Amino acid sequence: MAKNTSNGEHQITTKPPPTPSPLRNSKFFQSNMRILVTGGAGFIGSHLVDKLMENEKNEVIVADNYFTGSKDNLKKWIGHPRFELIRHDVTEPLLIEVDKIYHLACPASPIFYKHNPVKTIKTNVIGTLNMLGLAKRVGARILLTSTSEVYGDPLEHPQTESYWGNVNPIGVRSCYDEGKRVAETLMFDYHRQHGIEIRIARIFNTYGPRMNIDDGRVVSNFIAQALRGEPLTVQAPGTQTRSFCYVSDMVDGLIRLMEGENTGPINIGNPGEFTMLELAETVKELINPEVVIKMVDNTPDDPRQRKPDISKAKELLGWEPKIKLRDGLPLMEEDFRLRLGVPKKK
Ligand SMILES: NC(=O)c1ccc[n+]([C@@H]2O[C@H](COP(=O)([O-])OP(=O)(O)OC[C@H]3O[C@@H](n4cnc5c(N)ncnc54)[C@H](O)[C@@H]3O)[C@@H](O)[C@H]2O)c1
Ligand SMILES: O=C(O)[C@H]1O[C@H](OP(=O)(O)OP(=O)(O)OC[C@H]2O[C@@H](n3ccc(=O)[nH]c3=O)[C@H](O)[C@@H]2O)[C@H](O)[C@@H](O)[C@@H]1O
Repeated sequence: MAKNTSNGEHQITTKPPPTPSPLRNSKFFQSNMRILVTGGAGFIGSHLVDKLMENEKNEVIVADNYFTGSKDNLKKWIGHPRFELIRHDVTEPLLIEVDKIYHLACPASPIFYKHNPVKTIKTNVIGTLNMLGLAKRVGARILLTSTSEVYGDPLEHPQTESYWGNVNPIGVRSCYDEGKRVAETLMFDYHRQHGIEIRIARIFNTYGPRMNIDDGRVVSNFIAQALRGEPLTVQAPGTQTRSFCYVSDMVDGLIRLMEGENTGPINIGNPGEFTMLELAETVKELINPEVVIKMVDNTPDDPRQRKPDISKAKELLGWEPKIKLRDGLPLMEEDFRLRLGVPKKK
């Protein structure tokens, strides 16, 4: 809502949030918290569902089109009375009644988001519009999983939330980077214009069990390659850096953000920074010292460095990651061994 103040300045104020169903205000109406997780059949989404389901007061509804996710990730919840799974594409409207929305639906690995870039940008833009429309109708709080890719190839290091980024608007990664930037814009416009309660997490590279084995992201690639005895493919020059967060830390950060009072955007990631060569050396040492490291071509617009400044998450959410890369990699190795059928040598 725009207002003119007495000194003539144009001031933006935020509308109060819309009210949910009148029934929910009745003292005779008791019900669980109904939580929608879009993209809940994917890697982070399914771990988030596990955590939310631990609370007996939560009912969890997953909406997923299974593009990169799978029912397998949720098999322990299928049939549970507090759980519901809907095959749904977020580019179509979804008419349900919920109290909170974790909006994760979007392919995250570069090989998948570049596979059908038009669909990726539709998912980010139309999908987020649809979920905001749902939030507006039912008065739900909505959390968007944005990304460190909104900083593009960052010229500021480490990245703070106030940095506006260095993003190529017409490159092969733009469907994802710019898509998420528009999604963040939509979130704030719905917040200011319609009073929707929003939360934005800027997630930095997250890894852990249940990542697709042929996901294409670097940690899953190196672990699968090490277990198959194949060369670890470091994309040139290998000096580019990333900061890797274990999935249970990520889920904890997302829930704290949803439950707290801050809209964000807030960086959620592990500030431990590694070059891709260092990551390959670590995987080799921990999992298979016999494999070789092979330099291969890189893809366009690969960010050269990335490390979150997490001061805001520490201060506003009381959150910081607990699991170091060296402790998280063996947990992921265990899961990949099971799925690939490669037992550990005695
Ligand atoms: N894992 C990371 O390192 C990372 C980093 C930054 C941001 N994120 C964000 O976190 C979210 C989850 O990432 P992830 O790593 O679990 O990826 P993922 O690919 O495992 O999960 C994404 C899920 O969304 C579903 N999906 C995709 N398009 C959809 C659509 N149009 N309608 C409904 N469902 C759809 C997929 O089937 C999948 O289950 C994504 O929004 C991603 O952008 C992840
Ligand atoms: O954290 C984020 O915000 C984003 O990170 C990822 O992007 P990216 O960091 O490029 O992810 P990877 O594909 O895992 O690549 C990381 C680095 O490893 C390198 N790499 C990748 C794969 C490989 O086999 N070898 C290799 O050296 C890439 O060149 C890149 O420099 C994905 O885009 C999203 O999951 C997420 O939104």
